[in-house]
Amino acid sequence: MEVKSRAPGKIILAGEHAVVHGSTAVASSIDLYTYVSLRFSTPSSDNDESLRLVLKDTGLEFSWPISRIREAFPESVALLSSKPTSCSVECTKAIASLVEQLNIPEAKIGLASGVSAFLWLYSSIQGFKPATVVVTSELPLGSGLGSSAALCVALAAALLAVTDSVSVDVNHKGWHTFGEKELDLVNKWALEGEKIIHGKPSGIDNTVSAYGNIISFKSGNLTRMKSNVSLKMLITNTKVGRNTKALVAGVSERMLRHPDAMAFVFSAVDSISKELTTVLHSPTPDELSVTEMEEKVEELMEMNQGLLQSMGVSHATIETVLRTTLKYKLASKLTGAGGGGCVLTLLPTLLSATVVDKVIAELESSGFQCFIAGIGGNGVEISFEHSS
Ligand SMILES: Nc1ncnc2c1ncn2[C@@H]1O[C@H](COP(=O)(O)OP(=O)(O)OP(=O)(O)O)[C@@H](O)[C@H]1O
Ligand SMILES: C[C@@](O)(CCO)CC(=O)[O-]
Ligand SMILES: [Mg+2]
Repeated sequence: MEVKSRAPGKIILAGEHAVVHGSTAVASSIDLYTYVSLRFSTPSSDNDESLRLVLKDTGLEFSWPISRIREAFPESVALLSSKPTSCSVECTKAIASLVEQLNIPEAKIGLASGVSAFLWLYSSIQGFKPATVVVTSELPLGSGLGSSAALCVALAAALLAVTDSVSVDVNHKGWHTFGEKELDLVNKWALEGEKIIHGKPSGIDNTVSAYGNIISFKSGNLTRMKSNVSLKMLITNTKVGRNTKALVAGVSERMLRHPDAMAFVFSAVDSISKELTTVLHSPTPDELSVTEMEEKVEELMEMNQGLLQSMGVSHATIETVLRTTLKYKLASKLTGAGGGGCVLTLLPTLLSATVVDKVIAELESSGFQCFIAGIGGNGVEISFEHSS
């Protein structure tokens, strides 16, 4: 049997970085997914005594003899599936040595953290069973669209789906969602994976990937929003690579240097996210109020972007996107950790298709990549394939 899972990426409409320091943030899932396939080895298959990880997006494959995994982790690690647990200092060292031996090329060294998260989730949830795990993604990696969280959520879902800790119907055909209790467990394990990749995640990325839709999030508590509005967002990928862990650490250092000023910045972001939550909740019966709502969202996005600049997480390419879209009177803000990565631009309902085409053409002529993703869809899903 093959277990498949898919978990969506996300955009943050307001509140990134400040959410790590306790402010409210608002995020939405997008219809771009990371897929995980899990197949246990059968005694007759070639790799029956190893754990294989195939990362299709980067063209890399890794394999560990199960005996090496057993040596690295205490037996007790394999009994954790129902108890999401943080990787201990000893396990972190053991994982680092397993990953070092892979000799990942320098240009792809960012993958080391994703592989480490995989090793922790796999051994804690499935123990020491030989298997092949294949990962593919429609998301650009390390670009602010939550690729790390989608990876952790999809891994946790596929790994948990075949344990006694969750009850799922393996005979169900096609993609289906988990129950609430199961989703909660998937989300908690995914956060443990994110801790390995991000250092200090707020948990918003894995939560929106697990539950889907639009969520308002503060200090680990989520409010699921039944939004009455459909926002259309242009996503521009500056293609400048960045690393969320380093950017989050940079904001924390700035906070230590200027605690009073940064407290005001975080508090202003909190107010913006709360206001956005209210705006997205209000009923919008006619075209006029849709326009008014969009104008409010635009203004809140602009204010949030200014505060992100003061946190030090903008980038020259992000500023180029802001200047370009402003020429067409469109509001933009970075999304995710910033420092490059992706920028959101609200496309108002009444904006003509000609203007949309023009702004996209101008952004693409600067070397950026533009796309429009559907927002607010389902969270993580699983599917079982039985070989005939
Ligand atoms: N499909 C994938 N294959 C392999 N590794 C992945 C994949 N998706 C994510 N990763 C891991 O996650 C890392 C990127 O995580 P990072 O948090 O820096 O960016 P992001 O999650 O895309 O953006 P943000 O956190 O701002 O939303 C990669 O370097 C890699 O270690
Ligand atoms: C930058 C950050 O706020 C969002 C990354 O998508 C980090 C986090 O919340 O974990
Ligand atoms: Mg991330």
